Amino acid sequence: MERESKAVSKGDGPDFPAELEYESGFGNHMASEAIPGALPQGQNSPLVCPYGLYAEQISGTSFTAPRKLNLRSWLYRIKPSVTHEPFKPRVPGHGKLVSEFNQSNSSTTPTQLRWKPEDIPHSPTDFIDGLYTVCGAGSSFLRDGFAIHMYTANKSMDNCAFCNADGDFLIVPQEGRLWITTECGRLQVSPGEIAVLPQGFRFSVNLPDGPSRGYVAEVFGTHFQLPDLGPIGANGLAAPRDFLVPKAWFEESSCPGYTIVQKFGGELFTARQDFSPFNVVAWHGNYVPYKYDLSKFCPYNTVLFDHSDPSINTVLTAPTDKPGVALLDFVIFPPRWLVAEHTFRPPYYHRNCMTEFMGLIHGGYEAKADGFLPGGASLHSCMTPHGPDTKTYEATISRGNEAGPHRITDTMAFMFESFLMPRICPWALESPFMDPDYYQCWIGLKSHFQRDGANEKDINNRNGHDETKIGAHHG
Ligand SMILES: O=C(O)Cc1cc(O)ccc1O
Ligand SMILES: [Fe+2]
Repeated sequence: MERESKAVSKGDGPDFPAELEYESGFGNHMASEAIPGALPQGQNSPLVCPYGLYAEQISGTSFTAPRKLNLRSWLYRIKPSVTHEPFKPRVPGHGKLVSEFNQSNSSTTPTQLRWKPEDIPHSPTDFIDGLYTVCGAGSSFLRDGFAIHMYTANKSMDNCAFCNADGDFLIVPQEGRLWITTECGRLQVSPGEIAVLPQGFRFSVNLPDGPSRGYVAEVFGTHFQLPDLGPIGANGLAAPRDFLVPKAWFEESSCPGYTIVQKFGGELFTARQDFSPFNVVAWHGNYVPYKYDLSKFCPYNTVLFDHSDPSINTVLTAPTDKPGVALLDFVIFPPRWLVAEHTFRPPYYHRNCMTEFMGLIHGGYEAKADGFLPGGASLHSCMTPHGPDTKTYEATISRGNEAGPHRITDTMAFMFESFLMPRICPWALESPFMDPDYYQCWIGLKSHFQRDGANEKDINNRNGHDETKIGAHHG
């Protein structure tokens, strides 16, 4: 049972305690009771549940999914979710959410794209109204695909909850904390942390700090998993125990005119009920919302030479049926030591058969000296060339041979990487925040080619040889 520390009320929205307690672990079967004895013992559906609660199952996979993939939870609640009036199209409609990408709602381009951070609106805008799709591929109707959204908002959701029937949300706040009430309990999520709200869970987002901005990856037809670690071994990267799951928490109040906003095929529908959906007194299962603090990530990387592929920093992956091919990987570029000899340390120039959407939570990004700002974004689609900007390349080369460790600090960039080719929404392409001059950051890259190899010798000789420097460190 959750012990409440003293309640704090910051900004608008209901009180949350100063600090919440959580269950811990990824993919575990968990059980949580806000009132001792509220969970039925030995069965899921007793004729009468403890305290007269209703039993309700929420499934994240088909009933017959293999056991190791099967996700479901049992919620014991004051009234069941079904107690509501019929769904109606939401008026006013939203219009900027897409869950199947086709020629009528999106277009495609292989050009490198970059956006400056969107302004946070002045008019009252909650998480739902502030959410807009940037790009994606596939279809929630066909249960295969992804969408990338962003949000800017300034006010808490009021007397309403959001429910996404299309897919799972992986939310990356960049500015402003999110206090998220879910049917399993409450999560406090700060920039630098992420939250996953799986398909179907009702949740409500409060903004204790007001102005908020962030990114959302949505996956259709699959769920996020921890990546395999291969030769890294049994430990490293994101540890299962650092994933935090809410403890059961409920409110009993009657809430006249409470609205459930259901995202279904990218469209929003509303239904009225007269009670809070956060009325789950106890739950058990392995289908749950969770959060993760990115500073807990234990990076592995180069210790001798060359630049590792970014997959080494995968936090979570939403797999396809093809081994090693992700519908969507969530990868981070955290503060870390760079240790390498005779190596170009920033990201290499490349063309990738996968598509890379990047965001920046704070600080700078190692491949871009200018123009990629916290809250901004970039999109390098499948086989679109990209890499360090001219300034980064020239600065790296002019530093010469860097041996030994260098710590990258004050940074947290991330990438959503997908094997699907994205289509881009018109409002993203026409946005005043899109940077039409992005390509210029590479136009200045000049030829350093010299047939006699003189410049290579010069660069390698500058600052001495790696071996000498390392030798000096170790006597
Ligand atoms: O394009 C990017 O900046 C992301 C990226 C980083 C890296 O270190 C290697 C490859 C890669 O795509
Ligand atoms: Fe890349």
